[in-house]
Amino acid sequence: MTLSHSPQPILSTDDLGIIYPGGIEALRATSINFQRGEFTVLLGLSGAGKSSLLRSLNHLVKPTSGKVISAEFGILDNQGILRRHRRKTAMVFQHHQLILRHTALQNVLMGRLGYHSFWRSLLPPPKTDLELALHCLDRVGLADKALVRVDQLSGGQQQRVGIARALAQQPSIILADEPVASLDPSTSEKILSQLKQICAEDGITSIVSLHQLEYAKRFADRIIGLAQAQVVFDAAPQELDDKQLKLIYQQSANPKRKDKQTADTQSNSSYQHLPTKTATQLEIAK
Ligand SMILES: Nc1ncnc2c1ncn2[C@@H]1O[C@H](COP(=O)(O)OP(=O)(O)OP(=O)(O)O)[C@@H](O)[C@H]1O
Repeated sequence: MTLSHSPQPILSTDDLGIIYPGGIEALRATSINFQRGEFTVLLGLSGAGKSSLLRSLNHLVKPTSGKVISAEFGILDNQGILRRHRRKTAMVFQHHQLILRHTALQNVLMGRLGYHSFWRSLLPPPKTDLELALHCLDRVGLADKALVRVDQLSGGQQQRVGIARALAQQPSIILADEPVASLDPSTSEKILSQLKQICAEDGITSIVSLHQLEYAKRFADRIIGLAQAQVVFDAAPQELDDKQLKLIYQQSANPKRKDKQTADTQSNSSYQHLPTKTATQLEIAK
């Protein structure tokens, strides 16, 4: 089931564990090698641990045990290494995290902040940063919106500004946490397609959490399926069959993890993107 990978991961986790206050285990002793240039999708039920894993990769969520290791900078165990790793690891969020009253260009320039001292960031941006930010907006098809306030853009355009901001960081890695969860299907496809294409062109490694199975199958080079805080599938999309899907979409027997998943099952939202046959089979299997 495991993919054969070249021995050159760009980022690894070693027995990584996350336990939140209150004792909720979001990730259990997980070791993964993320390969350079790969477009990896994290798939799983709501509450499976996708966001926790993704956010621990730049210590936005601090692991309780184990290590995150950057090939370039080493183990993320001190502020200096973490700062350097974060500068090269851009994030794209579900709700964009843009400053709505600022223009698209101003938001994209935020991607350059990690490259400047606090004092330098108080001054007007260097010309090279302005040119780079405009170029990034151009790549996501929004050059003509550079001077438009972000609150006047559509949800899809806002997410493209979020991607342009990530690109302005000139990252080696992009972590995207449910980047299309708030968008309609047609916009979602365009955004994912654009993200994948740009990452392929620039050799950026992407790790993307998604709820939509069909997008995972279509865009991922590799799918990592999580269930109940553990990796239960790690292979190419072609290897994802109904048996594997059942593993990924199994329910938790742990009462501490139950609430979020039970709510999703009741609304059936976790199955909404599965093919009808598979969703029905999973309902029957419950
Ligand atoms: N800040 C937190 N404090 C306490 N528990 C948390 C926190 N964040 C997440 N959890 C819990 O950790 C577990 C994993 O959550 P996580 O958000 O990583 O899952 P997910 O697969 O990303 O879910 P979703 O798809 O809904 O975002 C869940 O049981 C969740 O309730």
